[in-house]
Amino acid sequence: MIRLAILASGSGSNAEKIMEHFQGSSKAQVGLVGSNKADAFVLERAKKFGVPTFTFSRKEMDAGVLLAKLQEEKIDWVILAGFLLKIPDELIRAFSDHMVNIHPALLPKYGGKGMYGVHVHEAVKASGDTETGITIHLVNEHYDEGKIIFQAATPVTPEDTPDTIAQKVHALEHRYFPEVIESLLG
Ligand SMILES: Nc1nc2c(c(=O)[nH]1)N[C@@H](CN(C=O)c1ccc(C(=O)N[C@@H](CCC(=O)O)C(=O)O)cc1)CN2
Ligand SMILES: NCC(=O)N[C@@H]1O[C@H](COP(=O)([O-])[O-])[C@@H](O)[C@H]1O
Repeated sequence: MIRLAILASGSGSNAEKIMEHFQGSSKAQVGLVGSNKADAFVLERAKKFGVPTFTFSRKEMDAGVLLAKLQEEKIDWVILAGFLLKIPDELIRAFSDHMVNIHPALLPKYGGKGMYGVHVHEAVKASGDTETGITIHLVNEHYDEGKIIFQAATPVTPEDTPDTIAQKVHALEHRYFPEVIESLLG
């Protein structure tokens, strides 16, 4: 059984879709949900699915505490689903080509430091672009520069707001992220 860990910093709607997708699977299971925010709603969503949770600070992550927990739990893949801290190089190396992230835009546009959540959709709106979308990529030591695995697009109209853009992007994420993860597991 392949074991997945999901890292998230906020609401966790993507984490919920992933837990839903693998519930009862004979191929993989979500073995841990981790967050750097003790009050993140993703932790409540994990409890609903009976998935163990783990909270940690940036300092603890950088000191190796998260890596030790992932190894203790025999995690095979790490899924970043709205996780807002920079993953340290040691953790990247430990999960080389076994750590994926979802970004709410069509990289390489609108990526990098500061580009998370609604900030991304505000930048897309301000640009006048007529489309946006999602990117699922392997994680390397730089924000949003890992190998792109999957992208999907959706139109942006002049009537769209950052919030309506976010709704369209979330719909794509929920539709594709669980299946793309499964396709990576071999
Ligand atoms: N080593 C890597 N770590 C992370 C990556 C990555 O590709 N390589 N992806 C991010 C997820 N992400 C975009 O998809 C992203 C998340 C957060 C930020 C950002 O600017 N964060 C702020 C801090 C925000 C906070 O503390 O609440 C910052 O660094 O100043 C950019 C991109 C996850 N980790
Ligand atoms: N750059 C990272 C980033 O912005 N990630 C984004 O955070 C949201 C988390 O939503 P969720 O907590 O409901 O899954 C998602 O839209 C994800 O693409």
